[in-house]
Amino acid sequence: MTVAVIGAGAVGGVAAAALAGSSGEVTLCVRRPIPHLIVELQGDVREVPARIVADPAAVAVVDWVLLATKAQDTASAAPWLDRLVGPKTVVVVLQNGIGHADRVGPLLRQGQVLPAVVYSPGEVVAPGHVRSGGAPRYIVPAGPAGAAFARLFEGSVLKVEQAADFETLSWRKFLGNLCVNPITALTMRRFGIMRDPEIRSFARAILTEAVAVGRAAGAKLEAAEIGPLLDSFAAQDSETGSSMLFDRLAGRSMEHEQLTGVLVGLASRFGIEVPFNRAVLALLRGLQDSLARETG
Ligand SMILES: NC(=O)C1=CN([C@@H]2O[C@H](COP(=O)(O)OP(=O)(O)OC[C@H]3O[C@@H](n4cnc5c(N)ncnc54)[C@H](OP(=O)(O)O)[C@@H]3O)[C@@H](O)[C@H]2O)C=CC1
Ligand SMILES: CC(C)(CO)C(=O)C(=O)O
Repeated sequence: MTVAVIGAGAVGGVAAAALAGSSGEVTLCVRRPIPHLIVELQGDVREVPARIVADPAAVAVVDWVLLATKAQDTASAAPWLDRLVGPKTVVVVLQNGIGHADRVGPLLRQGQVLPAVVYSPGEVVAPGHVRSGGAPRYIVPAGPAGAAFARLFEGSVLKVEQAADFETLSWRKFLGNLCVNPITALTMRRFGIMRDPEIRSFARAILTEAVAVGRAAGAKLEAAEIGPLLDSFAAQDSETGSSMLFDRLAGRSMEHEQLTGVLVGLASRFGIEVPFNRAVLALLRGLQDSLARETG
């Protein structure tokens, strides 16, 4: 099997490391050249045996493409997709948020999209050096493509689950990202802040709105799952961070439009009031403007 991973960051780096140990040939498609990729994963630190390429002209059609850029960078991956995707290629979207197929489908002339829910906390600690913060796991829709994707990682440290109700599970992951990503980015704090009682109330308000929108969209979510979700964040290592926090710290563009922005858009469509999420979105937009001004 031939695999190309677009984006050698926290998620793409771990995927490549897992695959390089278990599967065939892996190509890493990067926009800024790196001499090598080092991944720290479950106590093991190793250089990933992959071909690293920064020019789309240097790649050809593969069996699998793992798209692991931030959602806001999806369109910039088009030149890679043009070269890598043939009629039988499956493009697995390793991104947070919902509506993966709507985001990536229009960029493809052939092949098919397989959306994935990604549980793979990690951080780029230096260019070309990724530190994974836990046992990586993906969820994909049950079906032939999902089953073939799960086989690709068989025997590796990365577990792939197949779900009949992928929609609900992608909303469940979305809930977490709607609260912990903005809260950590806005406060510049890691997960330890999720133990603060005032922050917990704020997160509950964000999630109560989000559950109502998710249910209107067809996800089988319950208000009763908010408490356990907040407990799970509070129980995590205080030093775990979110991908949005890391983008803020690096002065990069953040994923807020594809997370809170999408939720607020859906709420408007369904006529559901989401004042907490609207406020979060306004703050993140303001923050993004400031970051853009600071970095020129
Ligand atoms: N980090 C985490 O803990 C988790 C993240 N996620 C989600 O996974 C997705 C990926 O996140 P994450 O890995 O953290 O992001 P990172 O920012 O760590 O990595 C994304 C990588 O994509 C690269 N990139 C962007 N555009 C292109 C392009 N056109 N061609 C090639 N490379 C490109 C970036 O390059 P450059 O270095 O130049 O910016 C960067 O190296 C996001 O949707 C995120 O929300 C999900 C679960 C956990
Ligand atoms: C917060 C986390 C690690 C999920 O728990 C995540 O998905 C992200 O950092 O974007």
